[in-house]
Amino acid sequence: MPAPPCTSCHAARAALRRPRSGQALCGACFCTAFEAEVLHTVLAGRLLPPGAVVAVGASGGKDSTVLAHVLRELAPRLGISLQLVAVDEGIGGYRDAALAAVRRQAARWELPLTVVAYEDLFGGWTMDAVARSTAGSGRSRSCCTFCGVLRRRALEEGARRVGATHIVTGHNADDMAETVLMNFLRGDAGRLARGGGLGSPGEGSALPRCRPLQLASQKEVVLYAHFRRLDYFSEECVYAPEAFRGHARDLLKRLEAAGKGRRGLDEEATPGTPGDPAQTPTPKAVPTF
Ligand SMILES: Nc1ncnc2c1ncn2[C@@H]1O[C@H](COP(=O)(O)OP(=O)(O)OP(=O)(O)O)[C@@H](O)[C@H]1O
Repeated sequence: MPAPPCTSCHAARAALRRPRSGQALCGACFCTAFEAEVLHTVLAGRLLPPGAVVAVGASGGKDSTVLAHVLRELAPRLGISLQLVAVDEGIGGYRDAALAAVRRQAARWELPLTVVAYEDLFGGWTMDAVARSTAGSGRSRSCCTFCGVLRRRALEEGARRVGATHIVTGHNADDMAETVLMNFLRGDAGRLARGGGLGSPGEGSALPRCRPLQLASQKEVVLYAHFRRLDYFSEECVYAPEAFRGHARDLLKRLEAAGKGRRGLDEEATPGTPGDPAQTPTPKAVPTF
């Protein structure tokens, strides 16, 4: 059965059905809509004022790649300038390849790139060294917990070095749902109470931070990367399997599948529409008509 016409331009054939709205769009109209939604998030939330020097936390992964690309498209309208800041955590066999992707992006998009390394910032400690020192120690926290704290500080330092006024990261709606669930499961009422906004205004001496993709689903981030033919790094960190976040992600997937089954409204299971909603899309695997 041929794909239906795009419901926006009515000229091209639709290439996807939007997971949330069910709207059938061609790739070009989907990307335009996605960019307009990020613009709306930034403007409505007053996240990045005109004149802002924005440090994009660039990991080489799909989310920060899409974020950098979209903000580069929107920069003239927002009146902002961009700097890519990448943190080298010192994770052998992982970060070097991811940094290579960031370097390619910086060159292709002509954006300045600064790399800051844990080893330089934290007295010679790399994430591999932290992992070795915590292995078998019986500590309940995985090394991802340490890494999260160190990366936050490293990103702040990198942003300051380039004269940034704001920091943005690529967290999407799925990441935020996982964070809420993790805080809930840990009974962390303080974090749950603080975590509702699109970012933090920059308490104390910290720079303001925000997450312009926070309202975009992971599926749509992957679709945007596909239609814009973005080059990104899609392997998981070698330490990710031990992270508590993985449990929250699995639980959310199962809850989502169960919810869709109950409603009997699984629009995405319709033949010829995007893939199984229970699956987090494999990076670069693209559901189309
Ligand atoms: N090494 C890094 N250097 C700079 N920024 C980073 C780095 N790692 C993560 N970030 C920032 O934090 C965000 C969340 O990262 P995290 O690894 O938790 O999630 P992710 O969904 O895998 O993101 P991505 O697809 O962008 O790698 C990223 O989108 C990016 O903006």
